[in-house]
Amino acid sequence: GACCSYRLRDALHPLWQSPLTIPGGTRQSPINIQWRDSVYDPFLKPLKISYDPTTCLHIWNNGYSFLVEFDDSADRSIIVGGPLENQYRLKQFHFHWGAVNDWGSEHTVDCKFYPAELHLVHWNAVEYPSFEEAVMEGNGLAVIGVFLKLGARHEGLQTLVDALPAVRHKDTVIEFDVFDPSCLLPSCPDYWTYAGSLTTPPLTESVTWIIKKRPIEVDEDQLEAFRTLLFSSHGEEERRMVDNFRPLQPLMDRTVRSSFR
Ligand SMILES: CC[C@H](C)CCC(=O)Nc1ccc(S(N)(=O)=O)cc1
Ligand SMILES: [Zn+2]
Repeated sequence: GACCSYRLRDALHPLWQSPLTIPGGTRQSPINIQWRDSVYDPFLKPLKISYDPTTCLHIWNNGYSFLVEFDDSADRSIIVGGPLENQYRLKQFHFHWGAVNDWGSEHTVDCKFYPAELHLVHWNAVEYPSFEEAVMEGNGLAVIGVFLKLGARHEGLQTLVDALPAVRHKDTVIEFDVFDPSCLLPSCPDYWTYAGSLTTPPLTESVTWIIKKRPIEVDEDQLEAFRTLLFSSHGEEERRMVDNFRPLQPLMDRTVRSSFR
């Protein structure tokens, strides 16, 4: 492959104790986005994002990452347009990061890792009755990926960072009642899009990925705060939550489209 061999892909990965690519998987994520191989699609619409900050519910550590979850019982925080046929409801967002700044993102661009990656997870409530059902359908989910790069302190992220000590251990949760995730999006509208999968079990091939071209900037202290979280529960031997990203998966018979020339 472009920047790594996939032989290892079929090996067991310590984090998930399950085959990295599901048998017969043809659209697994994450992937390397080779900029020059992406195809500009003039028919791609602008992505329209409207989040209601009061739909925010809580932050919790699920043992893979920390998640900020939203009330998705109505169409109050939604995305529409872009590559999507329907509107999708925001369910949660979370991050993936490295032990050091040299890696941490799940997707790469021209084989370059970013130190972290944000995923905003949405589901197709037009066609499916629940998130759990949408997870099993080819057009069930839409995940916006935003790269984080080392730079200026991000004031919007800081409110999340300040809450992290309260969710240090797996299965801890705190109430978090107002947060506007649009503050975590870059102002540039450009994105790549491709058909992929969840990057943690159940690894279902149900995700339309929308990867923003431009990263947001966060500072070293904010990345370090992510690294103070634990995979382990209270009372267990402490295991630092770092390197919670899945290895790159083969592109196979897929084209990455760009919304920009
Ligand atoms: C029974 C299935 C369960 C309900 C699914 C729970 C869930 O939300 N999983 C999930 C979500 C997003 C990603 S990612 N990293 O954005 O690809 C990975 C896994
Ligand atoms: Zn993710």
